[in-house]
Amino acid sequence: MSNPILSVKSIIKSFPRHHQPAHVVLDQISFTISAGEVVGLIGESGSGKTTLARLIAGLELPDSGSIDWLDTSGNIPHKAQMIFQNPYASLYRGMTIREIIQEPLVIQKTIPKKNLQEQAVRAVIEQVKLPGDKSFLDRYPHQLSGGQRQRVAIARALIAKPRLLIADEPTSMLDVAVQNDILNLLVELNQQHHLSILLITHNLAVAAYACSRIMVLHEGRIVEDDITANIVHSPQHQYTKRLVHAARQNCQLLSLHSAQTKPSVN
Ligand SMILES: Nc1ncnc2c1ncn2[C@@H]1O[C@H](COP(=O)(O)OP(=O)(O)OP(=O)(O)O)[C@@H](O)[C@H]1O
Repeated sequence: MSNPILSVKSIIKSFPRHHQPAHVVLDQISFTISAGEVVGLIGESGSGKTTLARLIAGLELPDSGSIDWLDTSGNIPHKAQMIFQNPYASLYRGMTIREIIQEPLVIQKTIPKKNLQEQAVRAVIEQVKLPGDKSFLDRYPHQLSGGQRQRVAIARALIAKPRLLIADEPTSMLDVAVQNDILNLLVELNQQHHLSILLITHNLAVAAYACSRIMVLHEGRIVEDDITANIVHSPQHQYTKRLVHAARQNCQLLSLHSAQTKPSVN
């Protein structure tokens, strides 16, 4: 694999429970992510996807195992940045769009000069395809649509120049039409800016669309980790087979429905 940036080795993570043994959420998780990869992490609700993301982002500590950033060139304070599924909750309501996007620079003190901060804001606003005019940047989150808010969240992550963007179910709370736009934006950021992305989803179709490689998390373990074509066309693990089967059935239902509702041509 070319130029790995992140190495996760033998991670175990558990949470304590009242009067019961600790709940082992992640058990012996190991993988690497290379520069410029878009890797999908797929698994059912409660399988530990967000916990794994929080460990990589440094928001939680593992019980054991290691998370290492490789080949670090330069002093990059935040190696991973996360965006969350709910853009309504993840943006602070009392701050303008400009303040929200600038915040990582203010916290990190990487660009102290105000005019350079403004330049950096405009650069990332352009990358996420939002209007860069003053009236937009002076708005508050409640004045934006769900898709625009998610773009702001992505811009705020990008301004910190992360080595890895962790997108935790970034489309699942958005309208169907907007979901595709956000997925396409992530794909574009990867292709044009070589951004490495870990895309967390419970939706195989979403992972297959955007990711070159997919890891399948089931009952705390990565049961399959392969290029997307292999996962989709020749799944090995029983759980992956079920996911693929369900996704195919959904597609068939959709095409059956469109065939039935096709207007007759006279
Ligand atoms: N801070 C915590 N304390 C106790 N248990 C936790 C904590 N965080 C997560 N868990 C438990 O760990 C398990 C995995 O949760 P996690 O949120 O990582 O799953 P997930 O795959 O992201 O689920 P979803 O798709 O529903 O977001 C769940 O059973 C959850 O209740």
